[in-house]
Amino acid sequence: MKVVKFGGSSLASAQQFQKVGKIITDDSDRRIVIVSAPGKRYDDDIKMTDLLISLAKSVTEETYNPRSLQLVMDRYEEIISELNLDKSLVETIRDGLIDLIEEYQQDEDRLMDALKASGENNNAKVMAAYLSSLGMEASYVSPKEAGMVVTNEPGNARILPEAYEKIASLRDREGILVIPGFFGYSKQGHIVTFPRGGSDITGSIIAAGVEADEYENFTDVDSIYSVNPNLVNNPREIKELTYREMRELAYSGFSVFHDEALQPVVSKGVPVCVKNTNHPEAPGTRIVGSRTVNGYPVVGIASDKGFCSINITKYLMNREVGFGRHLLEILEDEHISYEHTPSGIDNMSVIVRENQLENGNEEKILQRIRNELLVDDVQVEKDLAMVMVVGEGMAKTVGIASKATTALMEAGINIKMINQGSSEVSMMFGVDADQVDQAVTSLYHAFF
Ligand SMILES: Nc1ncnc2c1ncn2[C@@H]1O[C@H](COP(=O)(O)OP(=O)(O)O)[C@@H](O)[C@H]1O
Ligand SMILES: N[C@@H](CC(=O)OP(=O)(O)O)C(=O)O
Repeated sequence: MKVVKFGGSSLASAQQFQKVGKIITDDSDRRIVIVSAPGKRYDDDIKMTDLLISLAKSVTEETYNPRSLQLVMDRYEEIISELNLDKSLVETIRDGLIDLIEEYQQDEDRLMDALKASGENNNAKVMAAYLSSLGMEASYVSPKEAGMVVTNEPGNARILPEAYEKIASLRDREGILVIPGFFGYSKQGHIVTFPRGGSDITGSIIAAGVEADEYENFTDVDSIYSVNPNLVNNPREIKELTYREMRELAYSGFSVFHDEALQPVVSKGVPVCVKNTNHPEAPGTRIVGSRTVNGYPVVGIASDKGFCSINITKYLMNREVGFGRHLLEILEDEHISYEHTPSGIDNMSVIVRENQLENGNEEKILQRIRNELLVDDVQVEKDLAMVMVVGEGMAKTVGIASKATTALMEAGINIKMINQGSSEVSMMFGVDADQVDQAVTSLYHAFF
């Protein structure tokens, strides 16, 4: 049995639905289908999820007018009418959205989650109707019925371990099951969404729960490439990746697969295959537990912006028992998660996502560091980007760091920090955000 996830780009129009219908018909193992909300039809189109976010904001900010709802409805109306599906589905979707707005209008966070989730929820209903119209035995299964029990934090759901028992029973159901991605239900009965891009996470959880033979993730590229294809023309296609390589690359900017979607499949050893809805004959990229390293020690180079570094200096820091713990405790108190902590004898840096220091908490944190840790200096360095060089073959290859730093030097890029984890599957370089694309391109050409 295969669990198959279709991303927003695969479901952006009636024409895309038809490609999906064919893909499902072509392989009888494709029994559980996870859908995203309709994505972009062209470059400056707006994703359904973003239309729904605007709709939710308009209700909370009391600027709501029926036009914002109609923008959402236009997308479904177009798909439903071009697929010749029963028009009553349009009214069911509209009534459902109006009910959600009425039910949650006093609760900003829950309204946002309920409307965001409706993008995938309604699309799953349309997909089930479409597959049935093709003569398949297909049914819509809500995440509640599927057993997707999650934590209760709006926009940041995590699956609860007990969910897996109920999910496993989906194996015994007849026909094709169409499940909306991107959200689950908390024990308190609320709709809770995963972070953006989270339909990949739903697919992975369901694939692990039913112990699928494969989790196929359909998107709009033939494979995962060694570098973001928007930065380099014709980049190298990756045939096979390990879970940990993918986790590092996804975390660092390969948006094609969500980094939080690795853990569930890893736990059950379900292989993932990333494939193209527009070209399903292409073999795609397989993500598996282990692979033979052939030729290239590095498999991919990824980058992400939006970081800053809290740089702390204190003479004899190395002798001070508990310094690091106390520093991280301050961040914990202020609800800040950190990404990396490169350190020296008398200095330590903590890299955090810049958006966490918004809303005036930056000065408060710096004051606490000064007062409680009596540091010599503390500064925040902003507009940083992280570049990650990843590959299972790196650990056994001499000279990776030298090759990377030479490439960056030749491109005139100032390296702000270097970090290599103990697994040696990745090496990270901190650079100025405005030099990051150049850094990635020069590293790509050095390694491939
Ligand atoms: N290394 C990479 N390989 C392939 N695609 C990548 C990579 N890095 C970023 N991408 C981008 O990811 C996109 C697919 O992800 P996404 O837009 O989330 O698709 P979907 O709509 O299927 O969920 C590609 O179109 C491409 O622009
Ligand atoms: N629709 C949601 C969830 C998702 O996974 O979408 P996509 O498959 O288009 O990345 C979002 O835009 O975040």
